[in-house]
Amino acid sequence: MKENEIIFQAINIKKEFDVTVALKGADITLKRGEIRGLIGENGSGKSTIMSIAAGMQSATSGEMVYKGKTWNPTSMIDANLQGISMILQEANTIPGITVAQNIFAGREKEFTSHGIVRIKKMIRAAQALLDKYEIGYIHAADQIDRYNFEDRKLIELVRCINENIEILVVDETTTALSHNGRNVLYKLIHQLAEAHKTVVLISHDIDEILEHCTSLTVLRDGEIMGELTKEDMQKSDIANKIRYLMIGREMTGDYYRSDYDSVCSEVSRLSFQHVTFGRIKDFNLEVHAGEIVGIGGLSGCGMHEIGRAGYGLEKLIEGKVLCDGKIVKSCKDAIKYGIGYISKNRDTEALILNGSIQDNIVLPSLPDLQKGIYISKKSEHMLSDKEIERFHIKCADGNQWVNTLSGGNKQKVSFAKWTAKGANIIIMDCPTRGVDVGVKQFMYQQIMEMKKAGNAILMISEELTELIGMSDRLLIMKDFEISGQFKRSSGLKPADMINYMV
Ligand SMILES: Nc1ncnc2c1ncn2[C@@H]1O[C@H](COP(=O)(O)OP(=O)(O)OP(=O)(O)O)[C@@H](O)[C@H]1O
Repeated sequence: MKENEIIFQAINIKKEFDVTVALKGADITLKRGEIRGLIGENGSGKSTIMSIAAGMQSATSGEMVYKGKTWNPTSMIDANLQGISMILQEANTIPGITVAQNIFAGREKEFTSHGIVRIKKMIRAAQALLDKYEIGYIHAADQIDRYNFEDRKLIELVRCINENIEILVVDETTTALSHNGRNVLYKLIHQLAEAHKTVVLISHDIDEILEHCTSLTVLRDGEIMGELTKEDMQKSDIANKIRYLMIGREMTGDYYRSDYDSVCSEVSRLSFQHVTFGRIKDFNLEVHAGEIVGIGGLSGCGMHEIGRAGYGLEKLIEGKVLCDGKIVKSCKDAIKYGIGYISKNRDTEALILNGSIQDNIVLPSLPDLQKGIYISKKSEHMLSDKEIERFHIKCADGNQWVNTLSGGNKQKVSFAKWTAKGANIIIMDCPTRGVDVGVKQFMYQQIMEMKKAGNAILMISEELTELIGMSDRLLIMKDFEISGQFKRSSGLKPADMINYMV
């Protein structure tokens, strides 16, 4: 086994989905021991090419070679057993069974004797793996449903790594992970590379790619636009070059907001008063008209729960959430009072996957479009088309089902449904998860427009730079309560906040 030996090649891969051409003849060559970054705009074909390599779907045409032989895996399990595994963007664990059964899904034979699966043996083996990757707080015997999205991603990671592993593909996973989870992932990919295994890291985060990858492939619109070596990646101004290769033009204008003026109205639009539920005790917060309040913290600090409570999704034991003075008891109330909510759990809470883009975008706006008992199809169509164009949602048209969109384009739909509605209070939980830099910039500008229009915004995020870049006021949560508060200032740095988080 030699460093730099070619382990995998995809040659002239084309992939068509009816009218959508996802890959237009892409080539990719992977070597042993490299950590290859894969970057490109939303919908450029990153997940598609790697999912073909990992047995999730087949190409329309083209050829693949793995370890010197033609490669045509029949399924993801087949690919996994032969050494190519992929962690998908969305949760891919099987509900209703244990963590151990998830880790060894498809490998039950290894624990079977006389036709019976030796559950205890499987649990011991799974726990040994969890401990090895320093996530032993996850118990192999527990039902998987007990664990949150971040932990389930880590369980998937453990599942992907078996003794045959040769190539691990990590698809836009870090944004779904907590700080600790990211460190587990980074440590693991470096260990794999040191053991001459290959890692493909699909990411929109240029800093992350420059820090962890040893080479980079840039995709645009189904085509490879460039390949950079480690030396190329160390050159000055490389981040701009990567952006240029990705989007085909220079990015201009502000990325985050450029002002440090955190003036807002004194009128409270969204108010949490003595809110108590689950592990949250006596939580108080006012979000004013024209204010962006950011909440950050480590996973499990309670910030996501606060977002849910603001939208009426949590049953409070004490206290209340008020919107313009009216009590929000349910999400029905929240929508009625003009609150929008972008859930972090995109596929399970934010979107109807088996629905069209148009149905998803217009859903919260239906009462506004209603004339008597009638809702005109034309008005739905117009509203949805406007948002599709504004957000550059990559699709055939508004009738395309959301489950066929790329991850970032799904995220745009979940954002666009609230801009379509004109919600004047928006709770955003990880609003830019999985979107490319160009769209991020656009979303930040939209958030600023909302602020200028006097809307109240509660932005919950695991990206401290995003919170610092956009918030008028930034709260850090730890152990389900506010541990630190910061006012907008040009000198604020992520390092100022870490002590309040851990
Ligand atoms: N099952 C499908 N049916 C129709 N179109 C599809 C399907 N799967 C993917 N596509 C389309 O193929 C294109 C490439 O999607 P892909 O998921 O590979 O993009 P990506 O580069 O990974 O994007 P992102 O950064 O948003 O995750 C997109 O236009 C997407 O809508």
